[in-house]
Amino acid sequence: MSHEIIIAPSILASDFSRLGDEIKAVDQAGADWIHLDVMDGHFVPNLTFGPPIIKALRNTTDKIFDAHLMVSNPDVLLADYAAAGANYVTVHAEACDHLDRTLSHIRELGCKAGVALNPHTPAAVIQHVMDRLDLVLVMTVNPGFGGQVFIPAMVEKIATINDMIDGRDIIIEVDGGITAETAGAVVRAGAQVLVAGSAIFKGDNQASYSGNIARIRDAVR
Ligand SMILES: O=C(CO)[C@@H](O)[C@H](O)COP(=O)(O)O
Repeated sequence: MSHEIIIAPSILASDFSRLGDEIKAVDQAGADWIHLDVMDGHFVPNLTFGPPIIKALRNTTDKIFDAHLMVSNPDVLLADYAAAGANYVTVHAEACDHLDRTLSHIRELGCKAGVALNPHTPAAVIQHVMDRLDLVLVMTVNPGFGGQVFIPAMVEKIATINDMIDGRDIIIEVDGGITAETAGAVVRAGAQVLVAGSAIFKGDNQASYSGNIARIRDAVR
């Protein structure tokens, strides 16, 4: 647990009728990054938002915008995510025919490049792109919906990826079912960025986003 832990609330669990206010609220409550779940209704069976809404939200906070593209064929809109103000752009390995090219393109656009792995996708698929990666997102649920139950078998996968990183400047992010109860195991395995939707926006203490963020942070201190 030597790295500084980054808490990234997923606005998928927020009140979509007040997105800007929700981002400001978690910003003031101690969020480090804002996690943006982009879903296309094809790669995952759900639909959310894309570059125009991200652009509209960009002026609500100075925090890092962490865009997780759960989309087929992400290459077509990469420039739009960069222009909208995404700092990290993460694509799914399962959605890319030429993963190395896509990651290089993200960096050329001035963003940090991330790759996400569905629970069934082995860590080995990123071995050949370790030199062009800034972030690995280990999905700890099957993507598409908030409020799912954490898959414990992903802890070993996080540890495997942590070994593969072998001192490189790459951070591990986890997403899905992250709570004060599950955070310790993923951080011990090597995760540094904790995405949490339900635990922050719909947690035990809905009135206090700061309390919900603090619970997760305290659990991994
Ligand atoms: O990417 C996704 C879902 O596909 C996540 O970001 C979820 O939004 C996390 O939600 P919780 O499991 O924390 O409720």
